[in-house]
Amino acid sequence: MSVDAQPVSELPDPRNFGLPVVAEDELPEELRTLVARVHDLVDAVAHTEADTSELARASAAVHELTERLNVKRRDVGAMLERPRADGGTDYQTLTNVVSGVSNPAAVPLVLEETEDGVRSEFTLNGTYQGPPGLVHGGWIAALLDQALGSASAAAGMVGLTANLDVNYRNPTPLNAPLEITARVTGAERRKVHVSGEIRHNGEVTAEGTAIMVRLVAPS
Ligand SMILES: CCCCCCCCCCCCCCCC(=O)SCCNC(=O)CCNC(=O)[C@H](O)C(C)(C)COP(=O)(O)OP(=O)(O)OC[C@H]1O[C@@H](n2cnc3c(N)ncnc32)[C@H](O)[C@@H]1OP(=O)(O)O
Repeated sequence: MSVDAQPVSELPDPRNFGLPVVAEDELPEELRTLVARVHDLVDAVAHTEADTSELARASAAVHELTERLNVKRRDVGAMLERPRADGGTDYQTLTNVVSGVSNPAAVPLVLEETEDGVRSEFTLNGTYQGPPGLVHGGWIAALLDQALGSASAAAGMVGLTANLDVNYRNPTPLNAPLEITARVTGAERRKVHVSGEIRHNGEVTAEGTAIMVRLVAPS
């Protein structure tokens, strides 16, 4: 099996797929701050033991805020465009649930390119809980899927996940530093084979492999 990678600068332009594109410098700092605060709000709501009158006040305030923000909504599928250090262009789904910069539900997972793939350090708060004190297995799969897809994209091969296999080797703790790594291991025709791991204190807690099928731009 050989890796047939293209330069990253040849990533498909989302406009060719009919997707709206937002330049990174057009994204207001105020939106980033709002996203971070709502991210913290979700954790606060999940864990609050405030009294009923406080809960009622908070509920009314959040309802009012939701109505205000819904007055002007972005299209589903909007992509964020950012320049790369090497002169190319990077794209990311703005509201991606794992890593989207405008999604308060996102981790957010900020993946950096390494010599052989992508890597990130991150911590998951109680919002991502499955078993008591541990990260939900579905979110572990989502994190791996995102890293595996990003490793494929970083190698110039953007695709959709056709198959994802996850092995849970050890419990993944909440509120503790975690590391995720992923890389391309091979490619044939439109199939890209990728593998990755999540580690805590250097020990693998979960590992995954996937087949990404490369996107073909509409002609
Ligand atoms: C717009 C761009 C801007 C840039 C943007 C940058 C963003 C950069 C970061 C991205 C990071 C995202 C990370 C999250 C990634 C997801 O979450 S993707 C969402 C979940 N996945 C899906 O929704 C996919 C749903 N499935 C499908 O749409 C279609 O089945 C697929 C996967 C596109 C394949 O369909 P197809 O195009 O018709 O391909 P097909 O000809 O059937 O198969 C092609 C090859 O793949 C193989 N194959 C197909 N399915 C399978 C399978 N399940 N198992 C094994 N092999 C399979 C076939 O056997 C065939 O192999 P060969 O014959 O070449 O040996």
